[in-house]
Amino acid sequence: MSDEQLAMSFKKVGKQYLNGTTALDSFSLTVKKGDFISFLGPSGCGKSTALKMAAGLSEQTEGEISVFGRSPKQTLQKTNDIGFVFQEANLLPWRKVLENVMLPLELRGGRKAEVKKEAMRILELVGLKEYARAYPRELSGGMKMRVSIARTLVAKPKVLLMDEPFAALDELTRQSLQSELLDIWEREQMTILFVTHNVYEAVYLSTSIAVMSSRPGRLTANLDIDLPYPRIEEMRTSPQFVHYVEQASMKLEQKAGEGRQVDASYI
Ligand SMILES: Nc1ncnc2c1ncn2[C@@H]1O[C@H](COP(=O)(O)OP(=O)(O)OP(=O)(O)O)[C@@H](O)[C@H]1O
Repeated sequence: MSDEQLAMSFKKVGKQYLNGTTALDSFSLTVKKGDFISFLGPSGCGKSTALKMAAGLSEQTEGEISVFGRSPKQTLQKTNDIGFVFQEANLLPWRKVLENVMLPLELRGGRKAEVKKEAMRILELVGLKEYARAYPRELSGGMKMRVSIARTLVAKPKVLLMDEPFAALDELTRQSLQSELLDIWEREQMTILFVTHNVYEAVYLSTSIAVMSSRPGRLTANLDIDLPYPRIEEMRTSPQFVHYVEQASMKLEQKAGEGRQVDASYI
């Protein structure tokens, strides 16, 4: 892969926390621009740790991570290339929806009228234009998550890091947000790293799935999902989709099973 195509790389990355826990060991992964990669692995295998290090929020104790040719820390300090979405929406309750989405651009010192216009554009993208003047407490869980995604997108990150963003949502909301996320990913031409415990979600969204071993986490399989985009609801029951779900589940079980029993919620 040429440097032009490369978005991110983890080279033999290790992470040992101060209490002695080794969360990751020799974790290697290459991410192309425009990839949508899901991380699947047993609980505690270091998925969040890998994402936090890629975001520059935590530093590896071994190996090298590069984001568009810089270290994650440099990327965080000098550019707006990375956006992060957590499991909780973390909205400011005293700010209206629009004001929450405007925040990153306000902090950058943008002009109020332009900031507002751009925040409205993004709110429309996530289907929440009518709720611009509502407070977070007036929204459902799925709507709060859409605001959180909008607030991250407004900063125009090239890479979006998402840590189980839909885990707390009901199945129908989750599925509709998955489709919206794919629309945004295609439209805004981003690269996404997405942590999930849900094999179906990983197959539906991803260009490839990075399967990890139980702690200390390593990459144990890289499963390319060769289904066309746009991914449509009908695909969820197609034989090819089911085949990928089986493959991913099998790889997850094999590796986790070497250490201990697989959590049934993965399958
Ligand atoms: N700040 C920390 N200090 C010490 N140990 C930590 C810290 N953060 C995470 N760990 C440990 O590192 C390991 C990996 O944690 P991490 O949260 O990255 O896993 P995960 O794969 O995201 O888990 P889950 O799927 O349950 O969310 C776990 O054993 C966890 O207890």
